[in-house]
Amino acid sequence: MTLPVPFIKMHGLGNDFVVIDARTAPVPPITAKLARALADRHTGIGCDQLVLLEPSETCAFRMRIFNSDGGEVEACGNASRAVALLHGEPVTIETGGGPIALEPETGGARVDMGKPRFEWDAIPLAYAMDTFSMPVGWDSLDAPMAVNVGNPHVIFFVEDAAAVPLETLGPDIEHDPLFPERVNVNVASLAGRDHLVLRVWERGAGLTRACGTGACATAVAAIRRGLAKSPVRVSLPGGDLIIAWEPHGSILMSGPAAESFRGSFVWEDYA
Ligand SMILES: N[C@@H](CCC[C@H](N)C(=O)O)C(=O)O
Repeated sequence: MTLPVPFIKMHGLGNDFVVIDARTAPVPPITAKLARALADRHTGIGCDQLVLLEPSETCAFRMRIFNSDGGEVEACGNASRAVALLHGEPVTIETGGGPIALEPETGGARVDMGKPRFEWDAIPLAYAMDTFSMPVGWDSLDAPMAVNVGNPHVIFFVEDAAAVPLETLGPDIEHDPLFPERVNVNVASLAGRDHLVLRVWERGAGLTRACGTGACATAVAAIRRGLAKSPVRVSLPGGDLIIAWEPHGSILMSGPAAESFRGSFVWEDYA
């Protein structure tokens, strides 16, 4: 017996997803192995993250996120906009990082990502430390800020983000024992008081065309350090996001999202 499972391929600024909608019709179990196999760009469908929509007891529905390495994580900014577009009307949804409010717009969405957290044990870090300017460094990168925006991020401000060898430093920092749940690594340069240029090494996915939560965390870090003022345009390799944040408030992210195609896969082929 074979079990075809429908999926929707979507992306936000080139950060791409296989979305499985199990809100009304249940699907077979989604395991780390299945997520890895589907995400594989040579033998699977190919994506940075697998997104699973399920019924929720507290919100309209629940969004679960699996990185391409198979690990389940709490938040994904770009997937939030894609899911907003798919749902088609304003809605509050449950995520592992807390409830978030989605508002579809033409060609994209606006998302209230909730409030950032800065306590060392909320990032989480392995031991107590000032997260505003952490007394740590890796080669040319030092004194990052750590911010949890549903998922964990460290942000390094540098002269030229394009010049940082993120493909080698990213994995070292992601797996450093300082981060017991690993971490997303952001390198950002200032292009103006309202404009940042950002590259992200994503935990569990590597270099991506864009990271929505990375843009949120970096804008918050730049505003807290007095380097930028809200709203901030964040330019990633895949395009731009607008992030608004006032101290003690929620983070508002606006930007594009799109559906690429629909299809189905045979569950047994990947399980
Ligand atoms: N691409 C995402 C973030 C996906 C999860 C992240 N890699 C993690 O492990 O926390 C985004 O757009 O935010």
